[in-house]
Amino acid sequence: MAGTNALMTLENFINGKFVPCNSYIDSYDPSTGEVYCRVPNSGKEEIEAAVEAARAAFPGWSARSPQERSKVLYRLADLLEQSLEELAQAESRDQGKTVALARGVDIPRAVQNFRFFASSVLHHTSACTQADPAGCVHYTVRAPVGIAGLISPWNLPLYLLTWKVAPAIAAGNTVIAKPSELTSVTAWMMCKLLEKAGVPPGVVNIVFGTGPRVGEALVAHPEVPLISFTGSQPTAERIIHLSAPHCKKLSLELGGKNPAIIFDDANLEECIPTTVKSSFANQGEICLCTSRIFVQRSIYREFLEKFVEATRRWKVGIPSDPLASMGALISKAHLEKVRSYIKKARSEGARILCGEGVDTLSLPAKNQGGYFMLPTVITHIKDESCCMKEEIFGPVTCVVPFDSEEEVIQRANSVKYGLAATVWSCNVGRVHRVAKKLQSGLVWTNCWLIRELNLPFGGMKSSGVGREGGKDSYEFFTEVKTITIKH
Ligand SMILES: NC(=O)C1=CN([C@@H]2O[C@H](COP(=O)(O)OP(=O)(O)OC[C@H]3O[C@@H](n4cnc5c(N)ncnc54)[C@H](O)[C@@H]3O)[C@@H](O)[C@H]2O)C=CC1
Ligand SMILES: N/C(=C\C=C\C(=O)O)C(=O)O
Repeated sequence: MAGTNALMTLENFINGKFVPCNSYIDSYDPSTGEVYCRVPNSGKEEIEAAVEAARAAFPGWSARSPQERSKVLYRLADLLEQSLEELAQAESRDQGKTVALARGVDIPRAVQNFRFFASSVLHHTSACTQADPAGCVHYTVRAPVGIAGLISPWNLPLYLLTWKVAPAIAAGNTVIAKPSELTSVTAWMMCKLLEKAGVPPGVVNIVFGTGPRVGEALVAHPEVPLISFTGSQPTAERIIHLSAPHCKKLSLELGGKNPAIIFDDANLEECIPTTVKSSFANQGEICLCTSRIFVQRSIYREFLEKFVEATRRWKVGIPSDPLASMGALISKAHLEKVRSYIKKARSEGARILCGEGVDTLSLPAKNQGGYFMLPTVITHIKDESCCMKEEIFGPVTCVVPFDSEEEVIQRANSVKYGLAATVWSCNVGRVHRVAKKLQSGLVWTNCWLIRELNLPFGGMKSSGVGREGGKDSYEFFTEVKTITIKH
């Protein structure tokens, strides 16, 4: 880091060294709206340097045994854990989320990502078939793909970056990662730990900058055969287009318009606080957040009353406030976009029961320019409204009634996305039936966001291509070869 006008200035990390850049982008503290950091505005030149480093490091790293690589990942996890508080403070400042969330979820999960893949890489087996009449044995071997291009978003910065870096390097690839230009700080902090963890130069390269400039240079590079991306659907389309001439391997984890389906036998004591959390956690900026709540008509009024009451208790505050459940949204542009959906709903005749435009938010003077808004509940809205169809990615949720099981399944499935759903009912048969019929890569019943890293994670329809998780990540980050031996 070079000190300039008291602004923190990040540098790219290429071939084991911090490297300054010719130009920089301002990065804002979402809780004040002030510039506090400068992020390299990298481009093709930096990608070329990173590719050269990753190419040179690949033979040595890929030749190591999974056991040797695993030890390095465990060491990195320990080092991240030792820096937990510092990383949590930094993540909160950079992203706007509460320190409590970063401390309790984001950073521990980044640590867990390295530990999980350090362990799981030791336990993969390959297939073998004996073909007696042909006098053959067939078996498969897997090898790392090469240089992995990893592009991550701003909502869960270190959590989602490490969800890609850990399995990629565990499998023997070298990587070039590009975090979001809006939230680059914790990735840069992690770079400082790599050497001590024993990650050889060139195995992990992190290049900062914008999507159209450095992101596209990475995606289009012919020597990067694989791209793992988490972010928006329009960006995914661009990535598919740019990688098509090279037939790259793609893993695309995209957005959602996630339904919660609440039947009249649901345990509301558990359902209401969990659905408030699933709607508004991390300011509603998680692809898994609930944004369409379907409630069976007989309990609709009771649910709504209790849900609005619980939403009003979901405190918005400055990120360091230990009592705050929600901090600031990521950017001014994003705040305006989220607000525009509420305005649209209002113009369509929908009712805003609490939050934006209804309740008052009080903030300290120094945070008046921050990107805060109250969690907002919308009702009397049609399924065809853009608020019920498009990903808002903010603290806004719509609540509507339904009558029958068949009807709600059809309505829940009526959007282009298919990422995560929740189903609330005490009827075991119904829970299984509904879960099976939902077009959704993940279905949580009577809970939300309980993660099992070993199992497939990802969405259907416009929510993505491919799955990540223990075996799925291993298969994505390796190429399989079938070998036949005639004996
Ligand atoms: N996980 C998710 O589902 C996420 C969804 N979103 C959705 O996307 C909307 C827009 O947010 P953005 O930050 O603009 O998301 P985005 O999809 O543009 O950004 C995600 C990452 O992709 C990079 N990127 C952008 N354009 C690129 C390009 N042409 N080539 C290569 N990389 C590129 C960005 O720099 C960032 O690192 C949000 O309002 C939200 O609805 C955003 C972030 C995460
Ligand atoms: N991919 C996202 C969230 C993942 C959460 C998890 O793996 O537990 C996202 O919000 O983009």
